[in-house]
Amino acid sequence: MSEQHTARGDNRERFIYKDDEIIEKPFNWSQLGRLFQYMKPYSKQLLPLVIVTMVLGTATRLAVPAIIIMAIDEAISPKNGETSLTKLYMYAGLMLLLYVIQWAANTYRIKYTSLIGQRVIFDLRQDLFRHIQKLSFRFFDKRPAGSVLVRVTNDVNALQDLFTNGVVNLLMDCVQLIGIIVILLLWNFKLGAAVMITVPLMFIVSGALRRRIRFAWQDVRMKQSRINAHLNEAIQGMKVTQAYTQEKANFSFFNHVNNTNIKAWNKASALNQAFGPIIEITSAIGTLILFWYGSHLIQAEVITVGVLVGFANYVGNFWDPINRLGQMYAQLLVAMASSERIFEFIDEKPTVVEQHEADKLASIRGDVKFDSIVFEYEKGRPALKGITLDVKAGQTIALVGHTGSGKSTIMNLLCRFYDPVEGAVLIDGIDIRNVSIESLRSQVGIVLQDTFIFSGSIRDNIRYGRLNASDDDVVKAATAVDAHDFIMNLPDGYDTQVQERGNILSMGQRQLLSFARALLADPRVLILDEATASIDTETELKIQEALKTLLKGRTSFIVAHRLSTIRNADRIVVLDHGVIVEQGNHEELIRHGGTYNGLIEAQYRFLSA
Ligand SMILES: Nc1ncnc2c1ncn2[C@@H]1O[C@H](COP(=O)(O)OP(=O)(O)OP(=O)(O)O)[C@@H](O)[C@H]1O
Repeated sequence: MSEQHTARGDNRERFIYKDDEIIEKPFNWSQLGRLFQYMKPYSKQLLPLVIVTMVLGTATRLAVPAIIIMAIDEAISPKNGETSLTKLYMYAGLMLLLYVIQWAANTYRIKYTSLIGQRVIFDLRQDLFRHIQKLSFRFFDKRPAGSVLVRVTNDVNALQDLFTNGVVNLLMDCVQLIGIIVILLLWNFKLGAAVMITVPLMFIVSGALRRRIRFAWQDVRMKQSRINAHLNEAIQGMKVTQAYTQEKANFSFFNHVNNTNIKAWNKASALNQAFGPIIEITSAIGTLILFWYGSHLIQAEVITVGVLVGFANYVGNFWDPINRLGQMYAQLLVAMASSERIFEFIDEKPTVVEQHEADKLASIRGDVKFDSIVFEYEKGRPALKGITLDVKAGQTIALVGHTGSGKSTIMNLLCRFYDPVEGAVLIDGIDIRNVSIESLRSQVGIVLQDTFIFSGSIRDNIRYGRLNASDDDVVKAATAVDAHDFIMNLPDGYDTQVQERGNILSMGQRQLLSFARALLADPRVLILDEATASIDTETELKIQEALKTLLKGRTSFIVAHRLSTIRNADRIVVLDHGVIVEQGNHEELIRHGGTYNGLIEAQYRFLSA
């Protein structure tokens, strides 16, 4: 189920967030099993150590009350009346020894469980990231980047506690509980049963509460996800926000999502706290029963004082793990909700899939054919309605048309970011669905309008096109597109560090850099989404020259905005609402006097206005 969130009555209405899916499944054991599969690789190495230390720790803890009983019944107040200091020292020494073993076992257990926990989290994060990289554009179309981020960070972190301490503490508490139950029932069945009669009652009373806690923690996760999604968007759009002085409105919305998160957290936490009193009351009733019934049994000489004291000790130890389990229930729920969200991503199948044992696309010549392509992003809203286009190797094709006419969509299909609903894209006569995606994309280069610059040096950014390129090749590529001079003028030349998105570079410089990157990659087919931003004439000329170098000898598709680029193209393809309405070279289309002629006239009118 998904929920549309709109705050009403104020500026918040401008922001509409589509919430992450609420996962309504109840506590899911198969999920837990799947999670534990991640421990498998370490089970041989580390698990035996964890089990040994866990058993030692629990056994020594359970042995202490038994020694107290023996100390009372045999050394302090024995039946024959002869108190024995020697025996008392012996039992005290034994207890000391048990405490030392317990301490050592706990220390090592924590060490080993943290090791396993860290490795499991590492593996899970790797798996998730590897998988996310495989997912198709359709997946990212549906989700705000913030919500993807949350799953790799927060959701994986939420499992960290579970794996480092939670699981072993849970096991230890369960073993301790079972141990105590067995000891009490064996020692004196009637007294043991009387004390524990309150346990099932407690479970019945807390049943409804547990259900509410589960939903409350899911709600917390969703609210956090919303904060992250908003933060991500707000930071990315910061310039626009500041330019339109929308900081107040933006803050007001952040305040709103932040508040709802706190409220959800407080609610979940309060529900969680409600466990405490339930357990305390049950524990008090159990203790009352113990002393009331226990003193009867002492009077009837069925049990000794030592046994009653020992029972009291065990019963004290009995409620501790139950209380902890109650607290852990919340942690477990958070972990379950997170793991469901993580597995939901891991289970997401890429929509663009490689055929089983798909062949590698051999070195291509560069003939490209779009054969009766129909495509829709959303069912029932076709973006391309039957595109047929035959391009010979080495030709330059300019795609023009009004905004939203389908130019970028054609390019997306050629890179196989999406698959067509009908028809096929062929390179050298081979349907691109029949070859491996890597072999296809390594031969089809793409230069996007919004050039992405990664954090790192200028050199690394150019080398992103071909990671094994030598420094010399990088300089050659930069020189060929006339980027060398401006790079040498930067503080550290090719080693100048640029931040994510390349803030220190101008639009034109970023474009030249992306040309150098594409040239280095040297693809046979090149797709270029020309930047629309107006730049000075000198840079424009530089870019045109660089473009000539870049296009030489390759099949090129240019989503063209500049007149000079369009004029030089071998063929111009004019799109309108997902259909090719005209094609030919500049002169032919001008003579034809159709849509293209209209676009050009409009551009001249605009320029001379
Ligand atoms: N990810 C998407 N999800 C849903 N619809 C989309 C998506 N991307 C594009 N569209 C729709 O598909 C149609 C074609 O879009 P496309 O991006 O191909 O146009 P374009 O010609 O490249 O436009 P522009 O010149 O503005 O970049 C448009 O109606 C657009 O709204």
